[in-house]
Amino acid sequence: MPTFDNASPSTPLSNPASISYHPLEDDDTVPQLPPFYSPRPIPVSRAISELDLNSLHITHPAFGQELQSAQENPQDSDHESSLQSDQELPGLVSPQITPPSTPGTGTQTPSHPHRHVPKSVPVDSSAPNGGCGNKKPHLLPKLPDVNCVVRARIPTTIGGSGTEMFLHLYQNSEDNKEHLAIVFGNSIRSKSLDKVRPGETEMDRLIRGAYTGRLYPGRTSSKAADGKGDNVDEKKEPPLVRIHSECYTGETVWSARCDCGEQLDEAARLMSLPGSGGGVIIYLRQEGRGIGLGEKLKAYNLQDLGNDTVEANLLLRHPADARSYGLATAMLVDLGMQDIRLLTNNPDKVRAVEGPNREIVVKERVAMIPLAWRGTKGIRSAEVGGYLKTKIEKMGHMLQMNEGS
Ligand SMILES: Nc1nc2c(ncn2[C@@H]2O[C@H](COP(=O)(O)OP(=O)(O)OP(=O)(O)O)[C@@H](O)[C@H]2O)c(=O)[nH]1
Repeated sequence: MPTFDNASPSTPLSNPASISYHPLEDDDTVPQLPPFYSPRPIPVSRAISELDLNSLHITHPAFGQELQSAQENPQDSDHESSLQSDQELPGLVSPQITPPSTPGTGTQTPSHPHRHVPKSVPVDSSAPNGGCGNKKPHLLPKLPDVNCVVRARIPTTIGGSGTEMFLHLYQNSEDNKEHLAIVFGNSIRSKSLDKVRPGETEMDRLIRGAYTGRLYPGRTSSKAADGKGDNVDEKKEPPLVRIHSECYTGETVWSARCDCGEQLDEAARLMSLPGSGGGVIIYLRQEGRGIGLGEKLKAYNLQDLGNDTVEANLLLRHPADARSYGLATAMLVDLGMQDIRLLTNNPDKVRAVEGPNREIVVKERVAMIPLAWRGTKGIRSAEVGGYLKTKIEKMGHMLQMNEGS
């Protein structure tokens, strides 16, 4: 068992050498874990239909309240009343830094959160007070090459409304990762996908998704029968864009250490609202702010030892944020974007996505407000509280804290 010389769980670990360990001895006993650490498995012979859902008491902060209250209050899909009765959960960040009015958020308590659309605020990276910080990003002199190799229609569960999106898979000149563009609406087309490839057949084009209209059994031409193509949405305002970095823990295994999964869901929800004009989520494979999953897990352990997310990265000899956004810029250009509305609180993203020659221009920024701050659903845990606090205090994220105090 490790012993600590100077560090307590709440003491930031300024010097990792201050931890000393002794190897596990034969007589060291493994502490008895509380029973909930190893739940009794449900016998495989028991059919799922036999499960009494009402007896389930899911307490995971990301969705537990929702499941339970949905059964208790079937009429109340927002479950605000049941959330209020669940106040023993720790708040996201201490109430003092819960922002009563963060720019770009619109009203704080929406009458119907599912339809809530945060207001965007104008930004101008060319002006010193343009609303996206002054830090100059390190940009490559030229955008990387990107190529959309395949696109497919994905019916989704978003909003329970059968929203469809088109998943675009890209290759690029910088790495071997499969970066993605999640496209809502059918007016947004990839130039590299649509380009005719030497020697390809109509069937090749259908299979790689370079078609207009909709696929159906027996279709043989990549051009829609009415010859109109897909450009049916009228462009009223710059499209919504989210640049999202992969987070296996937050998006797949229900981590309440960060709000990444919630942000991805929220971006998709906004882009699929009727009248939203769609949008694009650029999904970059830069897990753990670019340090990779293995290193992020080490960082989590350092966080449990008392460090914040920035300190943990630095102790592992990584930058606080090791990401870049050149691929996102190149993918947006390939998708025909120019002026955009960017969903983010991160000033570095706003400046970096614009590219070396302002190939993309962020006209407006739409803040990503944690759902729990708006009083609806959302992730509540001490860890996500610390995560957001560090983003605001150390990384300059544009969420307002402490207003009015
Ligand atoms: N190193 C490290 N990475 C983390 C941690 N928690 C989350 N991440 C990663 O942080 C990234 C989240 O980034 P984004 O969702 O793009 O958001 P952001 O840059 O924080 O800013 P917003 O656009 O305002 O959301 C993902 O790659 C996560 O895997 C952590 O504790 N340590």
